[in-house]
Amino acid sequence: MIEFRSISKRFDDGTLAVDDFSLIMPSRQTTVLVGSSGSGKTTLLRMINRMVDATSGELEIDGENVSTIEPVQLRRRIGYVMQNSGLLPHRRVIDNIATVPRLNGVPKKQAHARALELMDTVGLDRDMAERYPAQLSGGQQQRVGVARGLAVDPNILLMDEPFGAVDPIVRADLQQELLRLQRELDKTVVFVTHDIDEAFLLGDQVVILEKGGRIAQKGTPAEILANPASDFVASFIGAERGKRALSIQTIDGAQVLVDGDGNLAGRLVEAGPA
Ligand SMILES: Nc1ncnc2c1ncn2[C@@H]1O[C@H](COP(=O)(O)OP(=O)(O)OP(=O)(O)O)[C@@H](O)[C@H]1O
Repeated sequence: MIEFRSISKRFDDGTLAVDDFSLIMPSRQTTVLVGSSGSGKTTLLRMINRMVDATSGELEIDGENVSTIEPVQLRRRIGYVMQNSGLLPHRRVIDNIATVPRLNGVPKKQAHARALELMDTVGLDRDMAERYPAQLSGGQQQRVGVARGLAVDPNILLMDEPFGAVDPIVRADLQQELLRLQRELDKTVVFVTHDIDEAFLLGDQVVILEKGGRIAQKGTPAEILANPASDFVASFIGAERGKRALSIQTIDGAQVLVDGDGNLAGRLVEAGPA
């Protein structure tokens, strides 16, 4: 479990990026932080692995205050996947995936064997192991990025707009792949996106943010859709609804998200109290 308690972050230039943020991110669930540009999503995500340090407040992972953990150690046990994959251009795919295990002292042969397994896990053909990132498509590069994030077998996987730069069809594919992975791997995933549809599709817990990391609403997709907490939330989800017209329907006793064409838009969400 990741717990933020009254966390604030003021950058050196005086910008208050996060103002008194408190939230629990339960273990083995996907928490999605969604909000417009500048709402503090990336800053919040980066505080978990101490790429950014909070100015005040406490952040704990399974009861351990992250400020007491050495940042490099912390980063070697938390997976991090970013937009544009962040791959090292002059290293082959297999070496990119094996980077952090190698830094952790895993022998090369073992790290490479594991990297090949991870290529299977994320749906990449092993033939691509010897290629360089520029020789892959955007979607394939993102898969390598996910494999690299998983390489240390972290309990926590941080994903910062990982599918933001690929076309909508590839994006839909990667989203489905992540849902499958999450069922298989059971990680605590923290996912940042601008896209409310993506948030509702992937999130067990969705947190809608306003400027300064202020929580406009948090809950399951079904809770938020059924009961937007404010005009801000209503318009935030409404802007996307024009495109998708998401709604909740009950099919065979389970609540599901359905788009305007009647297709399943989201995974099954647990039926809550009526
Ligand atoms: N290193 C920094 N120095 C000063 N201000 C910063 C720094 N990093 C971020 N900020 C500011 O903090 C606020 C929150 O930024 P952050 O990147 O967390 O937002 P975001 O919601 O992730 O935005 P986006 O969706 O555009 O990535 C913004 O006003 C941003 O300009």
